[in-house]
Amino acid sequence: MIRIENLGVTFSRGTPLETKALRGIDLTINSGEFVTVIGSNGAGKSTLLSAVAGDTPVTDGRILIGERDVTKWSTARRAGLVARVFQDPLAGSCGNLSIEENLALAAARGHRRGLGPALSAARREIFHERVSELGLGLENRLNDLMNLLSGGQRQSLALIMATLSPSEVILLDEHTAALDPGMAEFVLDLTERLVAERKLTTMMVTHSMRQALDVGTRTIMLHEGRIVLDVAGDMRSGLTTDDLVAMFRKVRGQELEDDSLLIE
Ligand SMILES: Nc1ncnc2c1ncn2[C@@H]1O[C@H](COP(=O)(O)OP(=O)(O)OP(=O)(O)O)[C@@H](O)[C@H]1O
Repeated sequence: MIRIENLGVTFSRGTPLETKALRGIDLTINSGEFVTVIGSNGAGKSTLLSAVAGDTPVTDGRILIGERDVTKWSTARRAGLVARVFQDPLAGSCGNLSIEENLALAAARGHRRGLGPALSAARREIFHERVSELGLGLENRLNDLMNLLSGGQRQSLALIMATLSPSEVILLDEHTAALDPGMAEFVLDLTERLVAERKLTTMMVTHSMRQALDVGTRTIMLHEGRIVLDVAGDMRSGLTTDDLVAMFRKVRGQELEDDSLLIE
């Protein structure tokens, strides 16, 4: 469970560049719930995920994961609870390390442990098994350098890496945006399967209205640092992408210049 209470994040406070990226966010996400997060550019989506991950210090309010108040915990301390996958396939792994070494680092997330013990024979077997689940043949390439792989292969591995160590929360920041449509669909299916199997509490930022409604169990829309829509259940299943675009227009108080961004 994630409980966010009165969360505020202000960048460059007290300067002419002051930006209130999040303003009084109250949000409870139950265990196993899968929330898609939408909103126009600069709405605060990435800041919200960064605040939960511990990468962005909060100005006001608190964040609880399970019953633990993690507001003042460092990113490293939260690593045993929170996994994150970024938009850039290069961001979540080391290109000049092998697939296996990257998996070993991921397995050690949240533990004080080096690469040595992480690469035991038993672990190698687990890595082989988990990578085989992808059906991409990468289990036969565990010694290949990560930077030899395509974006889609890297994002698929990033999801395996994010779920190697037990965690409660997974944060997905437009993790399919840089992929071609076929690979994006593959990675989304994999995401849903892993989230369901591991009962992860999930937040997924997307610019695709289609994805926002098709994937997950609940959708929130941010605008200027506030939650302006929060739908689940029948209300959500009754929504169309056109409804969401209409809501965007309403909160922005203007016509969107380019709807294609939202309904890809
Ligand atoms: N490190 C930072 N320093 C200063 N301002 C920042 C920083 N990070 C984000 N901001 C500002 O905070 C606001 C929210 O940014 P954020 O990246 O969370 O939006 P977003 O909804 O993820 O947007 P996008 O869809 O464009 O990625 C924006 O005005 C942005 O310029």
